[in-house]
Amino acid sequence: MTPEQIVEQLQTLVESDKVKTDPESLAFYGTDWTKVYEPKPLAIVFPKSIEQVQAIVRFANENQLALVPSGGRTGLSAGAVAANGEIVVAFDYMNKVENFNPIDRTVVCGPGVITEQLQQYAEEQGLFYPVDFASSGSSQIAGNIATNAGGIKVIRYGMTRNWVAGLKVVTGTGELMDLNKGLVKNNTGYDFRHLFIGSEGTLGFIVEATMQLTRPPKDLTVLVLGVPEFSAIMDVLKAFQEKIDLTAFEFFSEKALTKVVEHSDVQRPFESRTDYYALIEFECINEQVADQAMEVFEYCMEQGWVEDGVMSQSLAQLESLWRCREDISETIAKWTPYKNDIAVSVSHVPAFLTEVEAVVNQHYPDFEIIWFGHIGDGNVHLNILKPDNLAKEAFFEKCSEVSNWVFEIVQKYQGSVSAEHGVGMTKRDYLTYTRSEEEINLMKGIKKVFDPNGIMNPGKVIN
Ligand SMILES: O=C(O)CC[C@@H](O)C(=O)O
Ligand SMILES: [Zn+2]
Repeated sequence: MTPEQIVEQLQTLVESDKVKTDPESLAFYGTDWTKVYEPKPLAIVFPKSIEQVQAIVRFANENQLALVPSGGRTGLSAGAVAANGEIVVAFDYMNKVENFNPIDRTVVCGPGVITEQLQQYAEEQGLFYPVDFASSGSSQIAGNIATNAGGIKVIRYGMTRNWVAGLKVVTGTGELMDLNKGLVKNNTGYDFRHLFIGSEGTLGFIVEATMQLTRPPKDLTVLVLGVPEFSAIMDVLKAFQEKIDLTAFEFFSEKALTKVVEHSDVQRPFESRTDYYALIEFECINEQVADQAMEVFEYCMEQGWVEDGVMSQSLAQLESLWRCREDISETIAKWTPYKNDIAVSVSHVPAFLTEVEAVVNQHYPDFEIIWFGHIGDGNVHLNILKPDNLAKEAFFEKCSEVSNWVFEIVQKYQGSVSAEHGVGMTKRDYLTYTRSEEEINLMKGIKKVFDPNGIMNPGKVIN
């Protein structure tokens, strides 16, 4: 079949103006935030119903055409990149939030529902959707589920997986499966829902999700503490966790904060500077909790773990303190950074970070390393800024060496080469550092069951 014939056929499966082949659409929908690969999709198709998705998949299956799902394309592992003439299936028009059930506290979402849209909907019902991250304004719910997105509240609420009560999926052969149907208890053998969560579109498309909501947090309060020695952050974490239920425990380095402050209207949390900062959030529901937080803060100061700190006194202050952390990724994007998202167990983070710094500094002393992340989960984001005098290609070549060193250290600590950003294409060839050969073979076997012709997001996660 020629590309023209494929496009003609697609136009019969969805509304004819819902197939796009203009260069702007191909470039826009063919890539994500990784920006490493050149987008080269054949066409972008926008289904409006589950039946249309099934028709597209059946057509692709019969003609051995590769499909790539497209959500908000905010991913950082190239899971939604179409660089090989694939057909991109974009879910922008399947974006309804409906069937709210106040007793079950569930709501049914189309795949293209924006995370923030779900958060706002929950708020209107007096409830809360707790998975949150800086890209909530553009990421879509099916993308979040397909990548099991994490974010800034995982320490309390877990990953996206915890909030999926039911899933409708279209498999690689076009079959529709209705998984778990919103049940809380359902011990009837293998839970396929969980196979699709985090499968990054390699088994099928998520076409509807029943999401669980919860009660909103009360009186959130944020503390930002200046921590001169990185390893003391772990002592601070332990001291707070012993006394208070936290909703977030994040960290960032002075280098990260400097960039944010210099390139935005964000204010420093306080005047004094330390090499690292911890951002701690909790529900300050009564005076007792506030007193306890102050006690732990003072204890950390006495121990010499913390040098300075501030506690939010208003919602506006809470939001501006959060921006010190949340604005980092977007702010440093202009330096075309090398990015890595890794996890080791919480207790191993200091040793891990020291080893990574040492190896990068030894080989490339002029590389500026920016650390930040969800340290309460053992999840750190390593970013290295491209020096001005180095071309992008040369920089990324050097950085592929860095990846090898970093992943060897990850393996030594039995960590994960992808904590929350998924595998996509950028981590695929490093999967063996975290998963055994047997596991990867089983993954391939599972893919064959759901996608026998290998049309669903080929080349992502596994080969
Ligand atoms: O840009 C990054 O490296 C991380 C992005 C995101 O996961 C965050 O936590 O801000
Ligand atoms: Zn993150």
